[in-house]
Amino acid sequence: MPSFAANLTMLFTEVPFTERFARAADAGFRGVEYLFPYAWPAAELKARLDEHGLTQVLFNLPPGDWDAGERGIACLPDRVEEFRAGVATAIEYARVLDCPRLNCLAGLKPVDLNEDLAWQTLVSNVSWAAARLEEAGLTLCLEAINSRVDMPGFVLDTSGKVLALIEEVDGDNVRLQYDLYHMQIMEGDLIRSMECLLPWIGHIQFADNPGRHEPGTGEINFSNVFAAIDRMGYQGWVSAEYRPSAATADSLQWFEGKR
Ligand SMILES: O=C(O)[C@@H](O)C(=O)CO
Ligand SMILES: [Mg+2]
Repeated sequence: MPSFAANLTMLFTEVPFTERFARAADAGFRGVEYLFPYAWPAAELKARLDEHGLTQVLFNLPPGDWDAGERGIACLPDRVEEFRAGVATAIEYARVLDCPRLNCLAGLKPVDLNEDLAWQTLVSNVSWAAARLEEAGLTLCLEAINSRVDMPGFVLDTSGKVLALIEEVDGDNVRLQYDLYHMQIMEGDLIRSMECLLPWIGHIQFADNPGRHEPGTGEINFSNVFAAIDRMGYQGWVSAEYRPSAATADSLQWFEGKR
C-alpha cells in the first residue's frame, strides 16, 4: 500500500492546529502536510513533528493574501519580488522541518492580465524557484487545481498545462502534484492518467467527488485507485486532503488495514 499522509489543514479540525499532529499520529499516520506553516515558528512545528514521530511531506509557498482570495502569485507580473521573498522563506521553513518538497500555487489570472504575460511570468518565476530549491536539495511541485468548482481562473487547471510548464522550465527537480479530486473534476480517467504521468508525479493527494469528502462519499473507486498506485510503483506520499463529512475519526474507514 502507498504511504499515506494526513493534511492537517483539512483533517482533525476539531482541535486547534498544533494539536492536530498528535491526532494524526494517534490515527496511524506517519506523514503530515498542511497548506501553510508561516503563522507558526518553524521550530515549534518541528517540535510537534518530532514529538509524534511524524514526517513533514509537503507545504505550499506563500500564496499572497489567502484571506482576500488570492491563490498564489506566481503568474502575477507585479508580484515577482514578493514571490522571490516567499521562496526564500519557504526554503528556510523546509530546512527546519526537514521537508523535501514544496508546492507552488500558480494563482488566479486577473481578467485584465494578458494570458501570454501571465504564462511567461509563471515560467520565469517557476524557473527561478526551481533553481533555488535545487540548490537546497528540494523538489518543486506544481499542482493542477480544478477551475470548474473550487478555483475559477486558476492558471494551471490541467495536468497538460503543468507538463507544458515543466517542459519550458526544464528543471530536474520540478514535478506534477496530482490531486485526484481536482483531476476527477477536470479530466477523469484517473488510473490511466496516473500511469502515463507517473514519471512526472512528485506528490499525490485525494478526496472523493463531488463534495471533497472522504473516500466512499462520491464517485471515485478508491480501493482500485490505491491498488493501481501501488501496482504502478509510485514511491511517494499519498495525502488525505479532504473535508471529513462528519467527525474526522469517523471518516477514516478507507485507512483500515493500510496503516
Ligand atoms: O488541492 C488543494 O486545494 C491544495 O492542495 C492546495 O494546495 C491549494 O488549496
Ligand atoms: Mg490538493
